[in-house]
Amino acid sequence: MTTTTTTPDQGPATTTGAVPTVTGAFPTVGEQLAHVGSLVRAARQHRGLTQAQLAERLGTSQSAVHRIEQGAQNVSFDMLTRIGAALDSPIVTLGAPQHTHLRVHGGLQLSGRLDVNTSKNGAVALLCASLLNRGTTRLRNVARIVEVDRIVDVLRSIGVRATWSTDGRDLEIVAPRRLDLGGIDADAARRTRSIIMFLGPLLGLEDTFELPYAGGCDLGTRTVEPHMIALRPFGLSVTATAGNYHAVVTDPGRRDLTVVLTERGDTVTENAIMAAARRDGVTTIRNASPNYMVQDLCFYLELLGVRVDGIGTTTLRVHGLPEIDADVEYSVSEDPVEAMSLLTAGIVTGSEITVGRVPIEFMEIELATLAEMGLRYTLSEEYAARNGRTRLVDVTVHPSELRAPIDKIHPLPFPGLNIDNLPFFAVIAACATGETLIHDWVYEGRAIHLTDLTRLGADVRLADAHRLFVSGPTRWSGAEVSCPPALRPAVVILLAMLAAKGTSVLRNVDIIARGYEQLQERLVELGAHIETFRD
Ligand SMILES: CC(=O)N[C@H]1[C@@H](OP(=O)(O)OP(=O)(O)OC[C@H]2O[C@@H](n3ccc(=O)[nH]c3=O)[C@H](O)[C@@H]2O)O[C@H](CO)[C@@H](O)[C@@H]1O
Ligand SMILES: C=C(OP(=O)(O)O)C(=O)O
Repeated sequence: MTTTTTTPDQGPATTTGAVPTVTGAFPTVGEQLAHVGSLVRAARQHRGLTQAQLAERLGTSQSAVHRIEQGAQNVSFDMLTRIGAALDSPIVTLGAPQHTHLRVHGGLQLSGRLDVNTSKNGAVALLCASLLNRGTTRLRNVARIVEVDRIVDVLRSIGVRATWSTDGRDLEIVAPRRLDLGGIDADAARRTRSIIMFLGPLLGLEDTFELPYAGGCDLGTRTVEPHMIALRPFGLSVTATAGNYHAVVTDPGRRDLTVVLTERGDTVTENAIMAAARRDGVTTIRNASPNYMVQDLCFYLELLGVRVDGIGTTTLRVHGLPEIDADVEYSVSEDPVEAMSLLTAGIVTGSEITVGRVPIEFMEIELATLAEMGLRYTLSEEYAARNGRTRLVDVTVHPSELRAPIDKIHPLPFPGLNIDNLPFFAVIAACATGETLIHDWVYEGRAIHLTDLTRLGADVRLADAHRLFVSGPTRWSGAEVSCPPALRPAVVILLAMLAAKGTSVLRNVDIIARGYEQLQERLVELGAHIETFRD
């Protein structure tokens, strides 16, 4: 693997803003370019990125970034917007903040093949777990999504060296002997819920530390109490004040521990596993989630020399190592939720498309449910993912007459219908004949966002915040909709727009980049007509 070799050149924190008003003569083009260049440089340094790292995020060369910062290159508005997105900070603001919108010309059949990318949830767990390793971790095929960028920003801010390969696919991570937790990028941390997964690795490294509160999508209240309960047996106690968790760690006084999780949650399981990994002893974790991201984490830990018994089951035994120092390379596994998203694009447009590299163990119940709804699909032979462990297939969906299922559709912790795949059944049910009950018992607020489907002609009624009745088939019609502030519902509305004849506009779609890499561009590869525009 070739990697860029530069290290972050930290500079003074400077804020970005509008191109300044200049008194006297109107500034020349050269003066304006120089000013824009200095804004880009300041925003980049504020993020702790090198020119090479920003260039990677933009898909351009380091010398191009250098010229922009010197004011020696004309910069298009499009490029400025991309720089703003890459740095999570708008460079030029004229009036209201700039957002990205999509114009969708729907009602077209799609065709062709798309491969599933690696998962957001696996990547963030592995990034947090890399804190456990003194050696070099190479994560291969990491999804280039905003959620990953945020955790990478947080890691860099505490002194971790995180370097993208020149092709931008692999990430090399080396944690320092001593983390600089005082320097943590609280802004990036507060934008992601995954920051909560720093607790597990950190409690084996520090006696006291502080972390900013976890944030994330608007899905209603999401408690972190199960994490506190799970980590208490490891000696962690946490108080929360003034936007921060204050953590104190004491020795639990026993070598071997048994931890019983009160919820079979994914990140809570990952936290318990990471806390167990650096202990000199065996930790038994009961009611563990066996879901895909947890498996990714366990496969990585095994490479580090940490034995984990029971991977893929609800009882894990983690044989911890007090010192972990290994140079390892791990390929993140494919994302079942992206698989579901892409398959839904084919299903709701009545198309024949092939979705390659589907992690079938994590899609079986979804496909069985779709078969009950009349979906015709074919599966290829199984083959191994790059991690050598996850089983993949290619799934081809064929145009089908869909009918509502007799029973309600509801999610469960794995093995069950994936909670993050449930929203896609709303748009699929809207294409089916009859009434479907979708029961999202999990999130307090996610189902509510799906009522935006009515804007496109669907008959979607909330019985309460958790139960959604969807009656179809829908005569879809184009409409303008503001993107819901939640990742999966946002994609569901976009996919409904692909089904709707005529032109639709989805406003402010920035949230989609949190979990999907170039989704609209990849849908265009299948024949979708989607244009991106800005205010
Ligand atoms: C980074 C990451 O990996 N995120 C995933 C992870 O988030 P994460 O692990 O953070 O999920 P939460 O802990 O927020 O759990 C999601 C919801 O499920 C409820 N719950 C969960 C398990 C259980 O046995 N009982 C129960 O009631 C929780 O109270 C909460 O309301 O898991 C969620 C549920 O699969 C997924 O939507 C997220 O994409
Ligand atoms: C809810 C989700 O993720 P997160 O835990 O990152 O908010 C999701 O991926 O749909």
